[in-house]
Amino acid sequence: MPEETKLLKVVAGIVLRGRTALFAQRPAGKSYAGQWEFPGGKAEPGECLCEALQRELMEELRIRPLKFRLWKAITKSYTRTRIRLYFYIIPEFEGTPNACEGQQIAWLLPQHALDLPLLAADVPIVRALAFEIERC
Ligand SMILES: Nc1nc2c([nH]c(=O)n2[C@@H]2O[C@H](COP(=O)(O)OP(=O)(O)OP(=O)(O)O)[C@@H](O)[C@H]2O)c(=O)[nH]1
Repeated sequence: MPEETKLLKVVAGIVLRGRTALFAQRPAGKSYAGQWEFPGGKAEPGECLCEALQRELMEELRIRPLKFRLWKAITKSYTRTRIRLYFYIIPEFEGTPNACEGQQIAWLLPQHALDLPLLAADVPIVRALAFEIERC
């Protein structure tokens, strides 16, 4: 890896309600605005992944995960950055999701979310989620 390549850690929360998951649309002004994703964001320096997950879900939705488990991790490479994305499944949470950043949010069956313009990295994750939810 070239020395200048940075590794950014990103957490994404797959918040479940029954057989649906909570999806969010990236608001205007952010990169990839208009595309859909799981709520989350970059871990801050010195922050562990769990802390980042809790902080992002509180900032974006005002919810607190009560149970969560790391489900999948993938790496995306750009010219000068690599992003390591950590997807957490959250079967229990406290609070009512509130779109605090002006983003649209929606509870969707994963197979219906595949009809939305999803972030490219999320497409295989959402496909796998449809199977995972059926298994539970
Ligand atoms: N939150 C989130 N980010 C994702 C997902 N999938 C995916 O490729 N990403 C990528 O991971 C990066 C997360 O950056 P972000 O802009 O959401 O992070 P952030 O909320 O900390 O943003 P900020 O830098 O504006 O404060 C983006 O490059 C985004 O495209 C996902 O499902 N959720």
